[in-house]
Amino acid sequence: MEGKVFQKFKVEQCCYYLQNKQFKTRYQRQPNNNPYISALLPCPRGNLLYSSIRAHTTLSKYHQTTHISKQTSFYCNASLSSTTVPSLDKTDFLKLQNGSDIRGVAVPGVEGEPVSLPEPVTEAIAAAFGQWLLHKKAGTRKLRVSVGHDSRISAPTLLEAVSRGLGVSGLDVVQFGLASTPAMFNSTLTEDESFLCPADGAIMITASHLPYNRNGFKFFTSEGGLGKVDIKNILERAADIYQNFSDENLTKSQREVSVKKVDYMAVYTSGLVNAVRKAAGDLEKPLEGFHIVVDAGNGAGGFFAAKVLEPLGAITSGSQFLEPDGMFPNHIPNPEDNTAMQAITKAVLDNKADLGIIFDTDVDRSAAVDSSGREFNRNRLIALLSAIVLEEHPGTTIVTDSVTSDGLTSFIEKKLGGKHHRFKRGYKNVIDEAIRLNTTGEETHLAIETSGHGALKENHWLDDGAYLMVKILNKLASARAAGEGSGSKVLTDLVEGLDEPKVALELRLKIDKNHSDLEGRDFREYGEMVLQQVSNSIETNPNLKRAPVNYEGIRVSGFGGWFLLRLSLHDPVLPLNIEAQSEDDAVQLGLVVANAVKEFKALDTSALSNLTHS
Ligand SMILES: O=P(O)(O)OC[C@H]1O[C@H](O)[C@H](O)[C@@H](O)[C@@H]1O
Repeated sequence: MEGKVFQKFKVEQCCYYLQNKQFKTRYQRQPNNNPYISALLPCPRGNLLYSSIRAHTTLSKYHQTTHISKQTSFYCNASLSSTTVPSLDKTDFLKLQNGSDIRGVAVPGVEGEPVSLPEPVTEAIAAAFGQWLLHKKAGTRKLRVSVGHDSRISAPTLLEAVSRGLGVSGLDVVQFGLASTPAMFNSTLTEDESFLCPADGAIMITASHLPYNRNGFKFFTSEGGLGKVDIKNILERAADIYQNFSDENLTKSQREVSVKKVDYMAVYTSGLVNAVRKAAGDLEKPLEGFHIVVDAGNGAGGFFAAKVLEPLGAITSGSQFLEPDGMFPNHIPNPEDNTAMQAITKAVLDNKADLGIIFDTDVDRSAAVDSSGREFNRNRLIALLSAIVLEEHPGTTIVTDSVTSDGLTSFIEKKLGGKHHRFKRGYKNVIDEAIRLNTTGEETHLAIETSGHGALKENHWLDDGAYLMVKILNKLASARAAGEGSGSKVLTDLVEGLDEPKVALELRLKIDKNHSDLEGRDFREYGEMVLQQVSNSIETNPNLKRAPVNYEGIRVSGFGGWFLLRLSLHDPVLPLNIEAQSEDDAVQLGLVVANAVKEFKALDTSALSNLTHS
């Protein structure tokens, strides 16, 4: 395979850092009556001008060619609307942090959701990542960063802004076009100069399953995804860069910046294909005769049908929503969403398929459905992957997030002979914990969340929904080769014995950040007070038992089930998970929490009231 170099251009041709005049030309306020204008950034104290994003921008299709394609003036596309860019300070930038991601509103038009990720902010963030990378990897060679995006309508505009920002920091830019998040990380590990790999850093433009108007960034180096501390550092740098769009930047940007395009998804998908072939003893078409339907939810995962399953011999007719469409007209691409799971289940049953596979928008999460329409998501997906991994690595530890069921623990430990390490919520937390356990001598090969995020040691701890499905495909193919039957029954049999609760629910109790009951406290501090109160209240209740080992919030067993109350990773919310063997037991557990938190006036307990009064 060959990488293709597209075009070199001068940043100075169109970069707004160059001079105010030029900047203003590009970001000129235009007389318009654009309905979106009122939804733009809220504080018009501004000193700069910027263009807003077109609501319907055409995206390239997921099937890229390897031919050179000319890009004319791609840094200078005209905008439909523009307005004043406000003065933004560090606090505004830090608000864009969402755990180890950056997320904001990129498309105007949704009431109450002003744009927080306009082009100049994006450019500053990309320039800051460039600075951060240079600081980390200082050397003689010019550094290069790969950039990909999902199917969101704001992707083309943000791609341009990201490329400009990186260019200004003096880095080479390699654009992959429509890509998956795991492919971006993978590009920092691939050794193939013809595809301009390894990249020194990678940026994925995505907001995962969030609505069409959002977007954001995930950053990678060969060491993995950047963590919270680095993201904060990058946002602080971005705020400084943003304040400092000055002559100094202008001089710096006068150099030639190299932007190239390669079809990296061809490398990534051939890696997936080869992994299945290898596991099947180098059979060319190990999935021949299997009928597998894919639902990409109009995100970036459509490639999986044509570029992975079909070369392996599978029939993919009946696959749906493979075309990228950033308005997500069919359902939210999210394996945790009921409507999405119903859609893939229906496709499996309608097509009498052996298996259904569904991805989130940027393909770092996935789930499956067996031929009878039974879902492999949440605890069942973890159980299935645990069974596969424990066959390969008997006794190994499986690291999961905190909301996994007690039934899963019994299944992993009693049925499969492994060890379940129930850790915290958050895919990065789970992966980092698995890596840490290995360094302490506790062998672990799988880190997986109920959300459908999962990573394997054998795959460089890459958080990859597509690779999780590869493991399932390997099992299908090897079972048939070993005469253990065809179809997905082998998968269904692997999770037999998993004890599943009759009732499983998650209530998300909001904290009103502006409520006087906070008395000036941060919502996290307030949330901790709520948790402490619940903790105190259970001490005297003989029906309840605190989980002996627990890494976040408070997890309590009782009434034949359990509850976990914890602080959300990102939002002013206390998610409450309850699992029980009957509705009455779920209500009893709900009442324990309801009684303990009733003094906390800033906590919205209406969902809890609905449960306990039902
Ligand atoms: O704490 P919560 O609000 O439930 O959110 C937790 C979730 O946040 C993000 O979506 C992360 O990608 C997930 O890995 C994590 O599980």
